[in-house]
Amino acid sequence: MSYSLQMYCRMVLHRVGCHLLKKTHNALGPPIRRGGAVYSGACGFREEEIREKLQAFPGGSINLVKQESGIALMTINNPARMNAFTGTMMLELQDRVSQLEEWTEGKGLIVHGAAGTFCSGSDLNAVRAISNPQDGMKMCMFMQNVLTRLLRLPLISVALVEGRALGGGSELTTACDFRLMTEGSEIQFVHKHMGLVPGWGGAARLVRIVGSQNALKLLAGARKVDTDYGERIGLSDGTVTLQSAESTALGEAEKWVSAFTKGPAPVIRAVKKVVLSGRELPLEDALRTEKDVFGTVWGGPANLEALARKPKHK
Ligand SMILES: C[C@@H](C(=O)O)C(=O)SCCNC(=O)CCNC(=O)[C@H](O)C(C)(C)COP(=O)(O)OP(=O)(O)OC[C@H]1O[C@@H](n2cnc3c(N)ncnc32)[C@H](O)[C@@H]1OP(=O)(O)O
Repeated sequence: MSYSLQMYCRMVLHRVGCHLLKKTHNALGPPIRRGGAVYSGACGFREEEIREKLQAFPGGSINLVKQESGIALMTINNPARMNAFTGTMMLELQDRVSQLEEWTEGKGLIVHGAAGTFCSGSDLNAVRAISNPQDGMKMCMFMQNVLTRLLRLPLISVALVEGRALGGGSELTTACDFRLMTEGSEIQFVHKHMGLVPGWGGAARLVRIVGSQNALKLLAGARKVDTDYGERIGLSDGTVTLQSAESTALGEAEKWVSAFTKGPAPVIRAVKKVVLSGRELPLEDALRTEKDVFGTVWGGPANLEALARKPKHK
C-alpha cells in the first residue's frame, strides 16, 4: 500500500475513532472514571504543547498536605500576585490532582489561598503572553481537564474563600463540592470586565450550583458575591466565623468538613462517587453506577462491623 494511501487510511480511522468516541461519550454521559478528563488526544488536544507553553511562565506554587485525618489541604500560593495562577502553577495543580487521585485513604480536601486571600485568576502577565486564540483555547482545555478531575475526586472538597476569588479564582471555587466564605470575602466572576467569559468550566458548573438566572446575573453583571448574597443564592455553603482568638479560618473549615468525612474512607469515598454519578449521569447510567458502588461496600468490613455492633433482635 502506497504511503499516501496509508496516511489517508490512518486519517479516516482517526476521524472515525474520534466520532465514535464522541458518540459513545454522548450516549453514556461523561466518562466518570479516575482521571476523567474532558479533552484527549483523540479529539486533537495535544497536552504536551500547552504544557511547554505554561512552563515558560514560572512563579508561585500549589502546595499539598495529605493529613492523617484523611483531609488534604491544598494551598494556592502566590501571595505577591494575590495568588494569581502562573503557568507553572497550572501544571502543579494538575500534578496535585493526580496525587490526590492516587490517595486511597483520602476522604476530604480543603482548597484555600495563601496570605488571607483566595486567588485572583490567571496571572495577567501570562494571559497577555498567550492571548492568541489558539494558545488561549489550549490553556482553557488544559484547565477544564484539571478542574473536572478535581471535582470528580472521590473526596468531599471545600473551597475556603478568604479575601477575594476573582476570574479563574472564582471558577476554581466551583470545582469543589462546597464553598465556605469568611467575613468580608468576595467571589466575583470578573470575566466580562476582561472581555471574556469563563473558560475553565466555571460557567457550566455555576449554572448547576446556583441555577441559570443567578449564573446570568453573576456573569453578565460581574456581581460581587459577599457572604450573605452567596448563602442566599446557594453559592456559599456557610460563613466561617472564628470561635476563639486561637482559631483560624482553616481550622474552622476543617471542623466543618470533618462532619462529613467522619467514618471509614471506603464509605465516604463511595458516598462521593454515587452523588457524583447522580449529579453528572443520565438516570439509568447513574443507577447502574450506584449499583456498582453499592457492591463495593455491601458486606464490606465497615458494613459487617456495623452489623456486629447491632444487638441481635430476638
Ligand atoms: C482569563 C481569566 C480566567 O483565567 O478565566 C482570568 O482569570 S483573567 C484574570 C482575572 N483577574 C483579575 O482581573 C484580577 C486582577 N487583579 C485585581 O483586580 C487587583 O489586583 C485585586 C485582585 C482586586 C487586588 O487589588 P489590590 O489593590 O488590593 O492589590 P493590587 O492590585 O495592588 O495587587 C497586589 C499585587 O498583585 C498583583 N496581581 C493581582 N492580581 C493579579 C493577576 N490576576 N495577575 C497578575 N498580578 C496580579 C498586582 O499586580 C499587584 O502586584 P504589584 O504590587 O507588583 O503591582
